[in-house]
Amino acid sequence: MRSAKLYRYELPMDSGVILRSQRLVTREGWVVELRDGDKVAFGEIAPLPEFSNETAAQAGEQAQQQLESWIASEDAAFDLNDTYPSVAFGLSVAELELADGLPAEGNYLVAPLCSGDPDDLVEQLNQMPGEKIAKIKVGMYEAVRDGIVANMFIEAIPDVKLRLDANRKWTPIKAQQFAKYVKPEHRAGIAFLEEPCMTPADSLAFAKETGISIAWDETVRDEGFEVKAEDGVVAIVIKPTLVGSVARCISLVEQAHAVGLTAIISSSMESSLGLNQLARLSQWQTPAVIPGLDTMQLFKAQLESVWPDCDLPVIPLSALEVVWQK
Ligand SMILES: O=C(O)CCC(=O)C1=CC=C[C@@H](O)[C@@H]1C(=O)O
Ligand SMILES: [Mg+2]
Repeated sequence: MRSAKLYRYELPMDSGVILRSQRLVTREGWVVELRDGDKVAFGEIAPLPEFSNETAAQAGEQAQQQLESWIASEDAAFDLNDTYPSVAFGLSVAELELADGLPAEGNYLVAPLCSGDPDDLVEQLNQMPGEKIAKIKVGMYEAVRDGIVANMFIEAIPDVKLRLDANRKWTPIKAQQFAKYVKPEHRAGIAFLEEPCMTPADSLAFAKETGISIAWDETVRDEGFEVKAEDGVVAIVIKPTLVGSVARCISLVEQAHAVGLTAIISSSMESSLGLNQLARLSQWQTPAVIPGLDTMQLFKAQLESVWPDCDLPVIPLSALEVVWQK
């Protein structure tokens, strides 16, 4: 016997969280609860403003329609072919969990995300055991400054592997200005630079000219994207909330591995509930890779499940508004 609920959540964010052009004051989304007999499972549906094409309201409405059909059947699976990516991800992860298909163990090693003071990150990396990987946003200030900061990290921590992310902000000239300040012998300290330029073609040319490896993130979501081996490209970033169902994410991981690319499961600023499921997906599908999940620090509260070593207050699902149930 099936039953389901849809909860609505709003979580306060840390004051400094800026998406492409706007401050994100509260994170809004939905949690779906599926029950079948004595089994229960959850999934989070949280379109990310300025990154998702759907709004939270549109996703909530579509989730409700899907749940109506799910409830009406005894054993039919969700039909996620024409759903928004955030809805496809949240429903498919809940469905998988209900079928005991999502292993419990998570990959909680994170690539620390630096959006503030670089000195804090140097300190954190120096204390990090094992592989020293960090993610730094670039493209927000002067390209020259970004080059100097990257160079400084690589000089200060010789075995560091930086993941840089320019989110397509640079013109080819700006990207060159950045590269000029990273000494050629230091370029191997950059694991990859995500989406340096406004177009994939310019990013590929940048990789070829500078010897700095790049990774696709936005490009993975472009119409007609195909996973292939290209000179200078070493990784693809998979953000399930923006990409779609668990099956689609796994297919991307498999295609990446087949052509020798690293696949990195990454957050779209889900709450701790969704983030824990991403850590489990990452451990299951990309166990040897550090995922891009260091986004709990951007929140002021957790939702239902606790993220390891996070002291933020936890809001239980029972405190949320149930907007639909059957
Ligand atoms: O990839 C990571 O390590 C963390 C996630 C992350 O950096 C982002 C998530 C969602 C939106 C953006 O603000 C940002 C990104 O640009 O990739
Ligand atoms: Mg990015």
